[in-house]
Amino acid sequence: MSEEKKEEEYRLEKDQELRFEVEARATATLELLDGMAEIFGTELTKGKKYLFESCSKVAVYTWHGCVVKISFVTEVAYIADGTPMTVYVNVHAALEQMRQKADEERSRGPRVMVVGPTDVGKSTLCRLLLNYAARLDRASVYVDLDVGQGEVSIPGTIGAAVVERPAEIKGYSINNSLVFCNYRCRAVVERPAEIEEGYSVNAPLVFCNYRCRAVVERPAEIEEGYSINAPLVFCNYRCSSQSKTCRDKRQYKCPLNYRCREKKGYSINAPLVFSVITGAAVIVRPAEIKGCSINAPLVFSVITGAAVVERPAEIKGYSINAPLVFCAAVVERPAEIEKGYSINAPLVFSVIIGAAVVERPAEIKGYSINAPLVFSVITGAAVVGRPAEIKGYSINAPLVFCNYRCRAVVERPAEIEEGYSAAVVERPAAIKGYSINAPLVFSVITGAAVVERPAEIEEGYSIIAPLVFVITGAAVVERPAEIEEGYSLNAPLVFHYGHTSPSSNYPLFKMLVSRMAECVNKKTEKSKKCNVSGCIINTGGWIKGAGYDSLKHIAGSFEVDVILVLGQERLYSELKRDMPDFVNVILLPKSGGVVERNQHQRSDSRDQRVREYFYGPKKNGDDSFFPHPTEVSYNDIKLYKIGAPALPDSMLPLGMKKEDNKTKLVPLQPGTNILHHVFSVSTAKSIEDAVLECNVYGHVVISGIDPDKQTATVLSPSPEKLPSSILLLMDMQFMDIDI
Ligand SMILES: Nc1ncnc2c1ncn2[C@@H]1O[C@H](COP(=O)(O)OP(=O)(O)OP(=O)(O)O)[C@@H](O)[C@H]1O
Repeated sequence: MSEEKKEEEYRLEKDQELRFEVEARATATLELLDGMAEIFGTELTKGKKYLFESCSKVAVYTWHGCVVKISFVTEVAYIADGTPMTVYVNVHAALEQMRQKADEERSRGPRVMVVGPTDVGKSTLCRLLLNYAARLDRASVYVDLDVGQGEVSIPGTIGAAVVERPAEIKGYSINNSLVFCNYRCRAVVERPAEIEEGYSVNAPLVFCNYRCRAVVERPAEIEEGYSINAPLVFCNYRCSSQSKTCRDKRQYKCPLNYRCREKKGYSINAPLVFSVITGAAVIVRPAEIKGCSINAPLVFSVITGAAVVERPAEIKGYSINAPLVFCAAVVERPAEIEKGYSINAPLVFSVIIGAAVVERPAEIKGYSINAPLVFSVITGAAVVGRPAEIKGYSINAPLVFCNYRCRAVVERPAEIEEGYSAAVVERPAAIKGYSINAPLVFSVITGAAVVERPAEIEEGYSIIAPLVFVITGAAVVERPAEIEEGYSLNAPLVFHYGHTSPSSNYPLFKMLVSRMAECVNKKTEKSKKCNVSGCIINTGGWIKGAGYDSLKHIAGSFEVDVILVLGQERLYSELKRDMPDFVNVILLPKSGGVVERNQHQRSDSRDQRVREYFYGPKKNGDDSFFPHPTEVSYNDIKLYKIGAPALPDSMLPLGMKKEDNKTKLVPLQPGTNILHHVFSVSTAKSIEDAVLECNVYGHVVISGIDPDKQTATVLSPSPEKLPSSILLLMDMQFMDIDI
């Protein structure tokens, strides 16, 4: 975009909302200058710049007043007074009361279904409720049944994920979220959800996987100064900043070494993220850094603990700041910049400081600590939160975090002289079968432990690369959705549907809804936290005729007890009439900010989602991932579509109904008819399995065929061999013009 960006400051009074849309092929940068604000339930960090990509539609809301600056080329930006946020937060408060009651009575938390016509803000309300719940340390199951614009995976699928962390604004992963498709699905590729057992949590990104393997396969390169136990993160991090390098070396050799070598003097047991976890790093290999004195993570805990004390939550018990961390560190042992850092706290600390320095030039003693990289990653909410302003430091750290560390401090201080933290050894996490080799914080992250000892937990979780977890937003653990990228999701459970409207194959849609409800029940039976936290179910805008019938089917399958109807009284009164008495049907106003999209825009947004699945969200204008084209023999893949053409009644075999055809598996021959179609990679081992009821590893595109060689070119998010040979056709197509 050649047009110059202009900068504008907006002062918002309490309960006002700044709404803006980013033009096509443009970006906008948002910065909170003063006060507190949130975007769809995720709080903004003061001084941090958030980049919004083309066509983003954003609402910055403030409960207390704030000043924000936007640099953009924009068509629309205005401050709105009348928002339904108070109503929405009251809904949240009511749901929270139900969760508390469920907690006390050991019963099930609220199952909430959000319904309404298209473009009334259903997904946004789900996000808000999930974020607010996550900020209260809940772990709600997000079930996304909107096959047209779903958020858990690409369009044409239905998915569910546990949201334990508020969506980040950008940056963690990371999981996110709505990064999500990409990450999650790739994660899924290597280790699909184990439906019977509950979810299989892999580590959402391919990256994670890489890292994971890295840990095992590619230990430190000491000569170079780096000891990389978890290159992944590292790789990821650098990758994203040097995507060109990545592209040149498409197959994973990428930037890892190359980049690592650039900086000597660090001993990094686990890159960035690692630092966050710190515990592991310390344990595995004490820092050998020039000038770094790394004691133990606990200091961290102490610090964060204090934070909690000092600044208790203002919003429903949240204390989103842990200002002391930095203060304490700085006070007790200021950084020795010439030598490198001298740090009393874990690596995280150093990372944090480093990042801070990068992001926001020092205000005190040369440091300006904003929401350090890692920190943000881990704390997520913190970043969002309310930057502490103590002694000039602006620090964010979510409450949960503080708590964890707090407890750690109390229960088991680090025994530095003895080596590292007996804690690690002596205090395996006692969380439902998790065996965690690291301090509590660690357990939150659930990670590095895995590096050394992959967990196989009773709960059915398989935790591979905790680190990733951290980096990736740890959606699974405790983080609300990301603002720019969406949710941070760990190994969502995704089912193939194949179309972008439920009406295209209603019998299949119904079947999948029932199957998803079964899986969610299994998950909540196994996890008390999820059970108490309840479910938030997003639906599509199909509400008339069979669409209305589908809403009743969803409500029945999930046994919902609350239905939130957005913006349509007729639907409200119909549901009120038809639902059993114990179901609370509530009519909510639609926000005036919700943007209506025409068919063309909807289709663009779907294409965008698919592209994002393969290339990841844009970071500073660059793709964060790239897909891998591989050639596979026709013999190694079995292609199917779901649904055979309808037969006249007279030709139906005895006992068969017309609808049965709709859920039939029809084999396909490779040919031009399948070119550029997206396929779901089923977890079914053979067609004797109930293929339709199996979830999917992820998605690939058949981007070319060679009838002479009898091979197809498959574009996949992972360079690995396809995890399964059964591929299911989707309506969606994707032309990879970047390859
Ligand atoms: N208060 C707001 N201000 C500005 N934009 C908003 C606001 N609320 C929602 N939006 C934007 O409006 C668009 C539509 O909202 P959303 O996706 O939540 O609607 P929906 O009802 O779920 O749509 P669908 O028909 O796909 O189900 C989204 O891009 C969202 O970011």
